Amino acid sequence: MPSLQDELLPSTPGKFKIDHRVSHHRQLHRCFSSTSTMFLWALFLIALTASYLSFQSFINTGNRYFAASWGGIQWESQVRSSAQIRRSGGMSVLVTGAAGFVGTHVSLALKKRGDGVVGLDNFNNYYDPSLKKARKALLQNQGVLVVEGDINDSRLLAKLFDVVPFTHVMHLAAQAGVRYAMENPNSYVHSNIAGLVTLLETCKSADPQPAVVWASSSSVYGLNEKVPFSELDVTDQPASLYAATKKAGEEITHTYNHIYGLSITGLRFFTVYGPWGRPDMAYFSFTRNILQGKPITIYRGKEQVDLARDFTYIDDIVKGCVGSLDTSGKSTGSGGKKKGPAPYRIFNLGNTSPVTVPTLVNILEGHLQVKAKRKLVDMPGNGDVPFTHANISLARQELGYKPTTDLQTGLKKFVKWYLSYYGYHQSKPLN
Ligand SMILES: O=C(O)[C@H]1O[C@H](OP(=O)(O)OP(=O)(O)OC[C@H]2O[C@@H](n3ccc(=O)[nH]c3=O)[C@H](O)[C@@H]2O)[C@H](O)[C@@H](O)[C@H]1O
Repeated sequence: MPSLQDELLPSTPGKFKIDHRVSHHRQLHRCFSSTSTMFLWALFLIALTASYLSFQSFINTGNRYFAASWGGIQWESQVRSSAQIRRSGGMSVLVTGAAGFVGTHVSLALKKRGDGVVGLDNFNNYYDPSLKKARKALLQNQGVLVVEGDINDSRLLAKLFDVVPFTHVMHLAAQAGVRYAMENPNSYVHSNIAGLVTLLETCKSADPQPAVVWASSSSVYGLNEKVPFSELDVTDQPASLYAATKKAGEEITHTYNHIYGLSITGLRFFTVYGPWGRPDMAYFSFTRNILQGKPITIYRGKEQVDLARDFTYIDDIVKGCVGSLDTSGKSTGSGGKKKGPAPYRIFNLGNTSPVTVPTLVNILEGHLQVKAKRKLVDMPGNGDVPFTHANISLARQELGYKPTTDLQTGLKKFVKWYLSYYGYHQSKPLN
């Protein structure tokens, strides 16, 4: 009876006597040949994967190189021209977040008085990027170039400093919004921590080092109850991750001042509002909903107490920013080394007269001549604080900061802009 082995081998009936040693040898040979085939296949697959990966990396590098919105002789000359100073004693300022609300206004003010301004903005989609593009167009009309790029891009930052020896950096790029931090915490770390450090690294290495003025926030006062809030108060009770990243920014900038001699001014903005504002903010989204006949949600604090904010009009904030740039003093370091002490300052930029949220809604109703559909709800535990109120004595003393626009007047200007920007036709003049 043929063995199973015999059956499996090719048979040449009657002619061929199977030698088991040969069979064993053949088996071994088969085994080896299938191993070597597998080996070859494995080699082939490895080679294929490697060439795919290197092709991908080539494509990525190529894309970065070819599709980058910056670089090249023409781009450099645009940057230089935008940074050109047109008044004696003027400054050349890199404005980060230039297509943002405050960034646009500050850039326009600086350009208007003859300073050189180059903007930087990543045009992210935290809110409608078309509004940012419209602000960019506005700036372009006034000769301000806004470079599209992220503050985390150290190559781009180094290039900008290579092309222009900026005297000042107005750092306004940030992930804003108090409540959004619960939805997307990493975006706050990305912009407000990592991006800030990348920017400061560039500034400390630049020669000459620029003076840095940057946007902190009233939210660093967190759950503090002593009012008005003073720069001398302890700020160690943030109520949101946003606030925590801004507080961290104050500490981070302090180390760069201490180690590298960078001149630093941190500005604690108090709920800034006005034309070209941020659609995620209450005054803006309330206006939109009121006009569209949709309900608005008004938060209320403990025991049904109304929330209040020290709403500050954009033109006042711009004056505070420009005053800070003008008085910043010089950074002292060079080649990444500190040569002596440099100024480190923090200022409140508020309005000093808090207004409750229901009063804000009353004012909007008056200007829009439409009744709001109010929905009152208890303040959710999402990072909000019950009130803010700035003590501005220090800013008044050091910067000559003096806010002049009350909420009634400022919202009238905002509503006028809103109606015209979004194409509403006014039948009657604003109240
Ligand atoms: O000073 C700051 O440092 C911050 O100011 C701003 O934060 P806030 O003061 O929270 O402004 P904003 O959202 O307009 O809410 C205003 C009021 O309306 C209430 N509010 C809000 C939304 C809503 O649907 N209902 C409501 O009652 C709400 O409870 C609050 O009482 C900036 O967004 C922030 O980026 C940062 O710069």
